[in-house]
Amino acid sequence: MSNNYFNTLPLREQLEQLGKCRFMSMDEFSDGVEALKGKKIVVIGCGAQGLNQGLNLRDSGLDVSYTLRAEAIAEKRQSWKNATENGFVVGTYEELIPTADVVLNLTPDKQHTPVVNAVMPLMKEGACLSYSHGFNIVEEGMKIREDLTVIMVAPKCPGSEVRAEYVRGFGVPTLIAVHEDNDPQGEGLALAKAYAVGTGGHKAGVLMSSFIAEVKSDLMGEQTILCGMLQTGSLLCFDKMVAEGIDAGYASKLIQYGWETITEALKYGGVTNMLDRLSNPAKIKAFDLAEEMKQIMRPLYNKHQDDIIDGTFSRTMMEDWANDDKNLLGWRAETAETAFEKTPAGDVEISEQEYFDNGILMVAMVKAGVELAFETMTAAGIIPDSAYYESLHETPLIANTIARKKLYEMNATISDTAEYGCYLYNHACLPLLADFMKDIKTDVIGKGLELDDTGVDNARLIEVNAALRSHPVEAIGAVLRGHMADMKKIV
Ligand SMILES: NC(=O)C1=CN([C@@H]2O[C@H](COP(=O)(O)OP(=O)(O)OC[C@H]3O[C@@H](n4cnc5c(N)ncnc54)[C@H](OP(=O)(O)O)[C@@H]3O)[C@@H](O)[C@H]2O)C=CC1
Ligand SMILES: CC(=O)[C@](C)(O)C(=O)O
Ligand SMILES: [Mg+2]
Ligand SMILES: [Mg+2]
Repeated sequence: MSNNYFNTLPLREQLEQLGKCRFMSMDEFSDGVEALKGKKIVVIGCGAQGLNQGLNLRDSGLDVSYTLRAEAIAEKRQSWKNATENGFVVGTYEELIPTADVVLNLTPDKQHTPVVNAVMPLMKEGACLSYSHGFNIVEEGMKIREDLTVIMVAPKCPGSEVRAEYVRGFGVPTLIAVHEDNDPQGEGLALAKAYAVGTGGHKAGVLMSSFIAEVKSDLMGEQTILCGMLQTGSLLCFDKMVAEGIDAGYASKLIQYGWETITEALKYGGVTNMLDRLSNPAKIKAFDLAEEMKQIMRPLYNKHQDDIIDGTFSRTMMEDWANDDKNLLGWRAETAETAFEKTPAGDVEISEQEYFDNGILMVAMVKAGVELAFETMTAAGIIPDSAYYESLHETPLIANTIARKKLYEMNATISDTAEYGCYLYNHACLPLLADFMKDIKTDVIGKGLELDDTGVDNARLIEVNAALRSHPVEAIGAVLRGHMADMKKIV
């Protein structure tokens, strides 16, 4: 049985770890990848993060090879193809782990306990074990051999985007941490910094965090706004449009590409800019809808955060792992059968502006979800910088995956913990919004307001604009987007 590490800590220590978060300045990365130069990096697993991080690290001049479980090599599975077709050396644990200076564990979190138990005895004295998510250490209380250094380098985005941004000459925001119980030589931070440089993360912003702050914020973001809200929103908006007589192909397209289009505005200028893309009456409408949804959904966001903090979420998910993923697989099959998933996007032209004008409810859902996730995380002690990355910043990156192949693609690209949490949220949120959806008509989803007169009350517009601009997610967003723009200019 696993032990929740977080729950063993005294409150004082829990609060300190949750609040660990420091935005690192560019000059802290002046040593580049030096600390990893000439070291042998062996990646376990070659999936979403494994392949893409490995490609970036190799292009940064580092020595990268892959180790896979024996069956994956014997059966030439996709992970074997990913590595060999990209020219990497692939070997078994016995062949490669004893030679490694740094082992990157990029297998699914569900597998971490058996994987780490298998590789740990093979690791060199004094080597380093790295994770891209703190689940195994924090939620399962995995104990690592005392001579080993344990670090975390967690890109705040899907693996595909880790590579895409690097190829564009940039990177994605990344959280790094050193597990304080395992830093015998005091070299953890230098290794984590060099690794973040190798993936390109330092060009987008690196937060010096803790395993605990990463886990408790990552799980919250992915199950609520990032994946859960987009799934629930897709299903509700599609069914409503079809019920109201909108062409199903049009409805399917408006949603599949709509999230990506409207959250592009979010990426550039936050919630304020996303709502500024609407006409004045539509903006006020979106604002009111979002306020109403925030009130309805707040208890659900609180429940998700509470269950994540006290370990209820990880315990119940691990029960499902032990039960052959019965819930996960059932929910996955159910998602595949939804009308939205099964209806291909129609061959209709939708202009960029039309996605906003006819998707007022979608804009409102994104606003409500981003703000609720941010408010809930910060109320639980997560620092605003981290909460911003896990809510507003990452939403467009997840929306991109839906544009590629709908909910299937999103759920296939994200991690196993994210997929489980997404369905969990969706199941609770659909009935919660049922009454609210009864009053929804095509003026806010599908057709737009179609007003002859777009006049609004001055006082009300001033009030709405002020509320939008003064939300705390906008304040930290302006600062962090400013850093990103500055760094983009440097590279
Ligand atoms: N998905 C994402 O975008 C993100 C993931 N992360 C974190 O990155 C880590 C990796 O997740 P992700 O990239 O989604 O994982 P994937 O599911 O995409 O990849 C898993 C890889 O691990 C291998 N694998 C699976 N089971 C085992 C096992 N029992 N033993 C050995 N190898 C195994 C698979 O190969 P095969 O089955 O062929 O053996 C595959 O190559 C996780 O900690 C996750 O939280 C962090 C940020 C985002
Ligand atoms: C993509 C990402 O950052 C997630 C959502 O945390 C994940 O896939 O686990
Ligand atoms: Mg994440
Ligand atoms: Mg995650």
